[in-house]
Amino acid sequence: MTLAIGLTGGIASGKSTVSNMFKDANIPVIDADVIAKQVVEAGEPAYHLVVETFGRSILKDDGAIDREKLGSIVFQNETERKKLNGIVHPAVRKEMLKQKEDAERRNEPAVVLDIPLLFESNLAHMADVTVVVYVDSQVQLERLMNRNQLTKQEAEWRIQSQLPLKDKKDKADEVIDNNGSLQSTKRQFEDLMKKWNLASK
Ligand SMILES: CC(C)(COP(=O)(O)OP(=O)(O)OC[C@H]1O[C@@H](n2cnc3c(N)ncnc32)[C@H](O)[C@@H]1O)[C@@H](O)C(=O)NCCC(=O)NCCS
Ligand SMILES: Nc1ncnc2c1ncn2[C@@H]1O[C@H](COP(=O)(O)OP(=O)(O)OP(=O)(O)O)[C@@H](O)[C@H]1O
Repeated sequence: MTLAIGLTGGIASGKSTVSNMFKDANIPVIDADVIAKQVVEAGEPAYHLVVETFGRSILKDDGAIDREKLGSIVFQNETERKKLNGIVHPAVRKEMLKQKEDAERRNEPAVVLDIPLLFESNLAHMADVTVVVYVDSQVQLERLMNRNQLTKQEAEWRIQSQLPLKDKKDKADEVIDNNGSLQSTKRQFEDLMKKWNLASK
């Protein structure tokens, strides 16, 4: 049986940092952010719907979607965000399910479903166990502003577009606290791998 591990967190809480630990341990990772980028590449069905909905002003000169521009529209406006989610999420869900089934067919011991909106989009049923990468709100704000070069207001809009991390912490089966050093996060990851009997695989 393939253990489906639902990995989530808040924006900039350290989800990619932890998903890289799974990859280093040879556990395949299905990344919703990567798939969400692929399904809106020029020529894909969702691309045309995004352009129809948001207009050609969100395109770069080469015709690709300007993600920064689209982000600045949807992260401060719930109505617009819901429109984008309605276009992108069904295509992402379908592809994730396909890749999960591929991993099961290959008899992988485990597969990680890396989904930032795991709880917001009611996708927890896809996973056998859920893990949230948690940080305090001040740490989250600082890391997001630094990583994306955002103002405090822009970073707050992005954080507020998601379920509060402390609510995700209550919903998850397991919590990795990423407030401290990377070594501390790695130790918690290794403890979980032992718990799931995946340590040496
Ligand atoms: C708005 C877009 C164009 C901005 O692109 P950008 O390259 O700047 O960011 P990226 O896609 O890498 O996302 C970064 C993080 O933002 C957060 N985020 C992204 N989309 C959303 C959303 N609709 N609601 C809340 N948080 C979101 C997630 O934590 C994600 O990890 C892009 O995020 C997008 O298309 N979002 C809609 C699809 C979606 O929900 N993706 C998330 C996983 S399915
Ligand atoms: N324990 C840590 N100590 C210091 N910095 C960290 C730690 N963990 C992650 N970071 C940094 O915080 C930022 C966010 O981490 P990461 O990109 O892994 O988050 P994420 O949850 O995947 O974000 P998103 O969902 O927005 O893509 C990065 O710049 C990363 O280098």
